[in-house]
Amino acid sequence: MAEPIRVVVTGAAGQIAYSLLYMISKGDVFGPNQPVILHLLDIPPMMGVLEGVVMELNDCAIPILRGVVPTDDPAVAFKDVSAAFLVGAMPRKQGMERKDLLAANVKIFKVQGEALDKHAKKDVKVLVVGNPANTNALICSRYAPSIPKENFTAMTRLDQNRALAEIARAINKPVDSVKNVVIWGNHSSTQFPDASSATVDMDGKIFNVVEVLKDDVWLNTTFVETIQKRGAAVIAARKMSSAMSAAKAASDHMRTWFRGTAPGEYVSMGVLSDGSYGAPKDVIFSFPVTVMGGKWSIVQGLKLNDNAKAMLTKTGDELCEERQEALVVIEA
Ligand SMILES: NC(=O)c1ccc[n+]([C@@H]2O[C@H](COP(=O)([O-])OP(=O)(O)OC[C@H]3O[C@@H](n4cnc5c(N)ncnc54)[C@H](O)[C@@H]3O)[C@@H](O)[C@H]2O)c1
Ligand SMILES: O=C(O)C[C@H](O)C(=O)O
Repeated sequence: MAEPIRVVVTGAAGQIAYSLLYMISKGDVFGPNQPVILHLLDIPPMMGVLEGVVMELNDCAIPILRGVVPTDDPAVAFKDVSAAFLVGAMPRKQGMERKDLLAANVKIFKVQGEALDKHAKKDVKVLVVGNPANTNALICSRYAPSIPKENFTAMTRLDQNRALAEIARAINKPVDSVKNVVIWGNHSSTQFPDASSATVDMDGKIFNVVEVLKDDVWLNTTFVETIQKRGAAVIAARKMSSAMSAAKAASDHMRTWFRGTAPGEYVSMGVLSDGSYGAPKDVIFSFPVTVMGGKWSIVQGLKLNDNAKAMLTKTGDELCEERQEALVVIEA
């Protein structure tokens, strides 16, 4: 069996982590034959709760979980890690937009960027989940100059999973028969969930979702708005933000990054923009990507109509505004 890898989860005493830690421990992310040592970071007042989480992880008796390191010290948490799930941050409440969390959360990602820079492996793969995820990931990468910028990503896989589920329901097919829905831009209500290149496998034959569904009005209106506002709808119902589905998406994101995309398949990840599709440069923008050998590449050549281009401009503008605001908060 392989040597264990060290994996850090921040916000380890919180809601998302409670589901995510089990998924990582049982091999959903790095595979059933890859032992892991989990580093669990939270803040000092949560150390008692974290002790309970450690007890439960031990009580799961999972053979590939080779160690658990609970701590409130970033230097310990980030030491020699190969993968980092940055979950720890304040969640939004009903009536807030995710960017309203910037002032409260962005400094966390400065500190954690510095700690990654000093203590993590130089090829560490970093997934930012804590909101506003795209801008937090940008700030984190800026404070970790010795780690390549492409190793910092933000999570839009939850939006992708929501979109796949919504389309599968609309065409009455299993969710794994639908592929290549794209989430463009920010993990916010300006994101553009785009089904124009999505496909569905029907009895081994591949069809375009748009042609199967034959309902452009629904795809351009209700579908888009449902995905844009799904996080708020969960908060309104649960009085807490999504956790189980967020953990599943984080697990999916990191699994794809470590183990690759299937031929012909792409997934959405918030990655450093190179200006592809007219997106602004130097923001973390969600694009369709393929992954091979642990490296992502933006899928090129997808067609965007005028409406899609306008949607990308709107979400790109929001990311530029968030970047500006984050820099003001950090420098204050
Ligand atoms: N990108 C996405 O799709 C997505 C989906 C769901 C939730 N989120 C975001 O994820 C974050 C966490 O959500 P949750 O439901 O787990 O929240 P939660 O409040 O249940 O848990 C957050 C945990 O983070 C800890 N924490 C706070 N500051 C920390 C720090 N500096 N270092 C380490 N830990 C710290 C808290 O003590 C708490 O235990 C929120 O910002 C939420 O908005 C993102
Ligand atoms: O909506 C939120 O604030 C939580 C999360 O980002 C989500 O999409 O469910």
